[in-house]
This record gives sequence, C-alpha cells and structure tokens, in this order.
Amino acid sequence: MQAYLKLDHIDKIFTRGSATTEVLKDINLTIQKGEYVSIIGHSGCGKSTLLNIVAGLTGTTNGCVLLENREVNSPGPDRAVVFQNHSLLPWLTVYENVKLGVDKVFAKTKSRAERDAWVMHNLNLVQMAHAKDKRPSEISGGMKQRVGIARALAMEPKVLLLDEPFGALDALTRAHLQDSVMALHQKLGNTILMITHDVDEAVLLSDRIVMMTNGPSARIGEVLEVPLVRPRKRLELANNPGYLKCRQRVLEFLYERHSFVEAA
Ligand SMILES: Nc1ncnc2c1ncn2[C@@H]1O[C@H](COP(=O)(O)OP(=O)(O)OP(=O)(O)O)[C@@H](O)[C@H]1O
Repeated sequence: MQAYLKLDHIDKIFTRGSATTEVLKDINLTIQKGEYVSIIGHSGCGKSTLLNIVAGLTGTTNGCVLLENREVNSPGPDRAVVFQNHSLLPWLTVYENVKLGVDKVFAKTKSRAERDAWVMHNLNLVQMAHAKDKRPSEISGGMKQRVGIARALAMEPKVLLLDEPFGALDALTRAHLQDSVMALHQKLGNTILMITHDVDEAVLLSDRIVMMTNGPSARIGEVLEVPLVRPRKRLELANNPGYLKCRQRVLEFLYERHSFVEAA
C-alpha cells in the first residue's frame, strides 16, 4: 500500500515526577491519499494522544510520523485539526475566524481578493456563508462545528484530523454534519483521520476502522476494511448486510474481546 501518512513504530510514555504511564505501544499505520480512516477504542486508551502526535501537538517517545515520506514533529497547516468542542475565537466573526487561517497560510500566494473569495468558497462548502458576520455565540453548536471544518479545509491541509468532531452534538445535528462531511470527502478527496466512540459513525464514514486495545500500552488490535460503495446513504445502509457485518465486527471487538473496565 502506498504510504501518504505513516505512523511508524510509535510509543508514547507520559512521565510525571517518578511516575510513568505507557499510553501507546508500537503503533504502526499506513494511510493512503484520500482515505477516510477512523480510530475507535474505549475511553482513555490513547486516541486523542495519537491524534495529537499526528498533529504535532504531542511528541512521541519512540517512532515517528511521516507525511509524504517527510517526518513531521511540530504543528503545521498540512495537518488541520477539528476538535470536539469548537475552538473558534469568540470575538471574531465567522468570516474572520476562517480568514485568520487563510491569511496565515496564503499571505504570499494569494491576493487579498483571492483570499476573500477562498474564505467565502469554504464557508459555502459547509453551508455557512449566510452567517459570515455572526459571532460564535450567535450560532448553534452544529454551525460552530461547520465553521471549524471550513477553517480547517480552507488551509488546504494534506490531512484533516477530526477529534470526535460530532461528539458534542445532538443526534439529528450529528447526522446532518456526518452527511456533510461524507459529501465533502466525496467532493474534495481529503485524507481524513477521525477519532470516534460511535460504532455506526465509524462504519458509515470510514474506508477503514482502526480498533485500539485498552490502555495502558494500547496497541492497534485490528483494522477493519469497510467495503461499502460510496456515496453512502444512512437509511439505505440500515439493513445492508455488509454494513451490519462491519458493525457487528467492531462491536465484538469492543465489547467482547476488549471490554472496558472502569478503573476503581
Ligand atoms: N499530558 C498528559 N500527561 C499525562 N498523562 C496523560 C496526558 N495526556 C493524556 N494522558 C493519559 O493518557 C491516557 C490516554 O488519554 P487520551 O486522552 O489520549 O485517551 P482517549 O482514548 O482519547 O480518551 P477519551 O476517549 O476519553 O477522550 C489517559 O490515561 C490519560 O490520563
């Protein structure tokens, strides 16, 4: 498989004083350009730590992340992150929040008019152009996530990193936004690495699902291919045998082979 993004023998140990915790152990994963890969695992197994390592926000203890064969170990616009709770600046408008990133990345390569058009293009992609002059406090949670996605897409990242992007939303908004992200992936062909707790979300959106064992020293336990044709329609998939088989496989992994035991 051609490696676009490669996680190469990654270990992560956190140290506080004399206490050490090995969170991740020998994580190896190769992601192709345009692939949608989800990481699923029980709470605390190290999913966010892994995403933060890819984002360059956390260092590895051993191993490295390679993007197009180049090691990346600090944050960069080639890996844009969308977090569970939007991270929009409250004093800026929707337009200005997206513009901030665009100005940073394209200051030298796009004119002011081109940057303006690019901001609006990305707000249009997520159906938020109508709210361009609103501030984050004036729009709903789902709308904030849309703006966060527009801001990330506008930086034209090589990889889009989604850390439970729908986790804080109600079920209906969540479904709408999942459909939007699927449509954007279909249209733009982004390479996406997403963390989720939600089995249905993982199966609906992903080309592959990476299942992590419980921590400490979490590893990749299994990687499941999701061979469902795109575009995918949630209602049609509800009774699709292929969909149900993938769902069952992930549930078995999480609840039989690696069931979660809450620490006392
Ligand atoms: N900066 C840190 N220092 C020490 N330990 C940390 C640090 N960050 C995370 N951890 C520990 O690493 C482990 C994995 O945390 P992480 O947030 O990556 O898990 P997760 O799978 O994303 O959890 P959740 O699904 O609940 O968000 C936890 O035990 C956590 O306490």
